[in-house]
Amino acid sequence: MSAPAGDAVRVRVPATSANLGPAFDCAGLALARHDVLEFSTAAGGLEVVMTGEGAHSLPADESHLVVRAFRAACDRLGWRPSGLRVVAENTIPQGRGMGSSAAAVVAGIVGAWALCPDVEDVDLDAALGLATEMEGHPDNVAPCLLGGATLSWTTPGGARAERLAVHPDVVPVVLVPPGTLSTHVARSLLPELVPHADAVFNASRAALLTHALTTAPALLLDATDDRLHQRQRAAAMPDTLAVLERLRAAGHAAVVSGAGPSVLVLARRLDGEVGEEPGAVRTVADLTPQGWAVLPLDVDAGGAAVLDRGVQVSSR
Ligand SMILES: Nc1ncnc2c1ncn2[C@@H]1O[C@H](COP(=O)(O)OP(=O)(O)OP(=O)(O)O)[C@@H](O)[C@H]1O
Ligand SMILES: N[C@@H](CCO)C(=O)O
Repeated sequence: MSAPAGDAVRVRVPATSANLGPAFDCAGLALARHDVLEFSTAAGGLEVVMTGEGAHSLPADESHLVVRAFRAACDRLGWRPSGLRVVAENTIPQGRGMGSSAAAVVAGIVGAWALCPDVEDVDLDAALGLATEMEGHPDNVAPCLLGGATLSWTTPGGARAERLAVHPDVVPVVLVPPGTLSTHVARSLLPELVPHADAVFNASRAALLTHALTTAPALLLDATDDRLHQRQRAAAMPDTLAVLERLRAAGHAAVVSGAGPSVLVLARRLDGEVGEEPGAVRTVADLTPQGWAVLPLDVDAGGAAVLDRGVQVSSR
């Protein structure tokens, strides 16, 4: 297979917040903040052009995560373009717990599928499987690919995911501190074994989370409690844990977003409340330290999309 030089596709991928408290490595939520990437074939070589987040710190060669994912997907498809140009407009903060690496991986995979000649649609199951292999766990890549809230799990046959319909009263707010924390470092802080009572605690909260998120948002404070990973990582992000505890003591369903250091609050629109900014968002902002960004973000319902072909990727 070959594609003429100059063929191009534009791909948009959402930020995601993983874990949602107790559902470590399995629940995630897509958020309306996006990276947009254009992939085009060229006569030869590799060119990577970036603006926005990471433009001055990320590599612009074969080690770039988007390029690595694109190449891995091409290998699965049995295709390699003679040359490749990638133009990335990045708005997802990196190393902050907002799924930037998952977005980069999904963008590369979807870009390869969309650009590959003679391939009609993105194979979502194959894309989820490959993205999970690259990311190491499915909880960010699933909502990034499918949109909305997802539950994901792994089987001997590969990763699987299902979407949940998020209750319309749920208003996600991400609080982003100035510093970063790599997922790799955050994962190294987790103990190998956990007490049985803590496992039971998290199982009950993770089960409740699906009900609270879809049907009964008033239960979100209880449903987002965790004993498996947040406090265990406190030494790497003490300010995050302090903000989280302050918000939870005030009744807000606050969790560490992904591996941190951002905080995700699943705020609620109260009965009869209308308008752009629910009161809970203002209260959350008042409890947030200076220097942190307060980002009320809609749920991204669609997930990864190929923009210039007008095809919604997550259409299953
Ligand atoms: N848009 C991007 N393009 C290329 N590489 C990226 C991009 N975004 C992130 N990365 C790579 O991923 C790293 C950040 O990944 P990491 O898993 O530590 O954090 P995160 O994905 O932002 O947070 P989390 O996984 O907790 O949600 C960056 O340092 C960079 O190497
Ligand atoms: N479940 C992952 C999400 C971050 O990639 C973690 O908390 O380590």
